[in-house]
Amino acid sequence: MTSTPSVIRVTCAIVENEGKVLCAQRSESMMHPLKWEFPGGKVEGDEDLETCLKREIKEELGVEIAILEQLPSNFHIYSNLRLELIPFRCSLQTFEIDLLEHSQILWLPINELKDLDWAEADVPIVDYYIRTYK
Ligand SMILES: Nc1nc2c([nH]c(=O)n2[C@H]2C[C@H](O)[C@@H](COP(=O)(O)OP(=O)(O)OP(=O)(O)O)O2)c(=O)[nH]1
Repeated sequence: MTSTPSVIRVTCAIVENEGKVLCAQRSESMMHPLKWEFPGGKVEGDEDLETCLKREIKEELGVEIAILEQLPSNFHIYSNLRLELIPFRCSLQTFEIDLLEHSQILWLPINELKDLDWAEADVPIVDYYIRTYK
């Protein structure tokens, strides 16, 4: 008998600044190496989604964010990992970004987002964001 893995909840930040969006490339040592994503990470214990996202962004980029709006989740399965990816539109409250986990970041205008090689779970979120905010 095979057991169904539980769903991991992951928050991610679509950070907007001066008409551009922050895109982050996963490092070679992470799962999904060199794929592009929105920074964020797994919800721990009973923390709420916004607390999780602010904590992860501080850990990964060293900045404070303001959360503007939650967007629809995307449910995705990577082999044995079931994921709910939960995006939020955000703005920066502090501006000195440190690359603490990612290999690079890019600030892209919305019409260039599709040029990147996104992690599979992000593709529907990128499409939704482009459709809704272009
Ligand atoms: N943060 C983030 N994770 C994503 C995105 N798209 C996507 O498929 N993922 C996947 C990659 C991982 O399987 C999972 C989150 O892992 P993570 O490594 O970023 O989370 P974390 O910081 O909490 O990880 P860790 O403490 O276990 O190292 O979600 C995305 O846009 N942002």
